[in-house]
Amino acid sequence: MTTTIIKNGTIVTHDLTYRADVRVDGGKITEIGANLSGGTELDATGCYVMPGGIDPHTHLEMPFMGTYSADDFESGTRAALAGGTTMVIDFALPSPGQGLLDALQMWSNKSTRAHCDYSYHMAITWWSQQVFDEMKEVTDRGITSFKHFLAYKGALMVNDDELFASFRRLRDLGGLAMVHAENGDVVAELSAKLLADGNSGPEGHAYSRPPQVEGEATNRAIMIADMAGVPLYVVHTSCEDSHEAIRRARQQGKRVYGEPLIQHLTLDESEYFNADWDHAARRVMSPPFRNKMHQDSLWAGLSAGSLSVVATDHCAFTTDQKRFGAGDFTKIPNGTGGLEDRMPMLWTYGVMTGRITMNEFVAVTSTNVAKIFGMYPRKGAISVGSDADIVVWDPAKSKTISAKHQQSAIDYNVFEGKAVTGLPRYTLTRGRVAVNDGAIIGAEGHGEFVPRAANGPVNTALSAWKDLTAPRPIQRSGIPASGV
Ligand SMILES: NC(=O)NCCC(=O)O
Ligand SMILES: [Zn+2]
Ligand SMILES: [Zn+2]
Repeated sequence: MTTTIIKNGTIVTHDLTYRADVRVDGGKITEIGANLSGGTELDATGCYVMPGGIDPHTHLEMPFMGTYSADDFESGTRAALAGGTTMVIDFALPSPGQGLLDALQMWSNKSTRAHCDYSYHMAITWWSQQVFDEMKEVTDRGITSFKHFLAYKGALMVNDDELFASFRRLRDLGGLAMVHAENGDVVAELSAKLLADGNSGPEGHAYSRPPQVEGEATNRAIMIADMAGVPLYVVHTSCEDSHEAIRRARQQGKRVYGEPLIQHLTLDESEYFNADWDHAARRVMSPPFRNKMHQDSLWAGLSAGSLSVVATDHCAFTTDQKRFGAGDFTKIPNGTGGLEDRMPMLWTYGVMTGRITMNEFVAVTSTNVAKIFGMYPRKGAISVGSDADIVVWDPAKSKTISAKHQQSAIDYNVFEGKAVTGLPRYTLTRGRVAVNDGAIIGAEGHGEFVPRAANGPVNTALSAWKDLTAPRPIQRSGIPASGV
């Protein structure tokens, strides 16, 4: 069994900052204390020793809009490790009519190449007795979060009756409901009108998905989750309209989580007005980038705690793939990359500017993810017994982001030219050193599936409250005779 000692660093967790060494044996953290010795030493002088990042929102090798996203589990998890992320949660996406277990098998075949640990969310893209039945088996296998698309009409979108049925099923299974919140009917109408009026360029994509369509769908999903009595996680929260709905719900005691992306926090809508078609099309994603007011709202949500997690929605397409939409923005594959850049970008634009603390950085990139998705403290923690998914973070190390040096398979980077300070000196995945001072030492297939628990404390509390406050018939001494 290999023993590694991380020496002379400062441990930063979601709630503590302190000096200590960390011993790693057999992929687990086995001791935390002063002056540890007796193994291969990694020098963390001047560095922060933090739980490795967990990206809860990726689409690796995903069939979408007539093609496949270009990063698979090999290049995607290699990119993750390079940026200090040690686990991803990808989406198993049944095509309409396909069984959930069948889709799960397809994703399990793809993920055998992963360099770091992974899990899946299941997507509910259609509704039937088979889907209802298979949700139980999926949950029993440790896949306890289920995503629903309120957008992509005619493809992945589900209607409100299907959403309600699925949310009720999830309440009974102790799962977590997730939504992509955009009103797909309105987006479809706006897109058709824009195209008819000659708006065919990538900027048409942004015009077709204004913040209002996201705000409406977020409010609707929150209401339906509340009626069903299930916790709700809103993916890629991009604007104040959606954040406001989440903030209000949380203040009312509802169990709702919001997930901004690093792209929405740091890139704005002006990208779509670039005169270069490729530049604009490469940044087409749903929801689109917003203006500075919305960005400020997202940053405020992270420091106030009304938004819980920062993800990437990594769904990378090459320039050639983006060109499928030349002449019709609705055919540009939706999605951008970010796996390698999430942690350095958030550190640079969040911690270094004082928008969030180091501990909040750990919370939103790792610990909150582990807690919300039922795998804490195995993941998301620097504590004895936890998996040794660790990033030794050098706050003095800097680089300029460039596609030339990235791990991702695509030919550009939406953060191209951004100077970042704060990078991994070492990244450990279950004790294995995968990044050593900038050198990536990948091990294809090292990654393992991480099953997650259902019926967490939030489910239990919410169900108890819903049972206590459920409508009940009033007991009366008698019923009056009918008036007819
Ligand atoms: N976000 C995006 O544009 N592409 C990935 C699929 C999704 O999450 O909606
Ligand atoms: Zn989405
Ligand atoms: Zn997504």
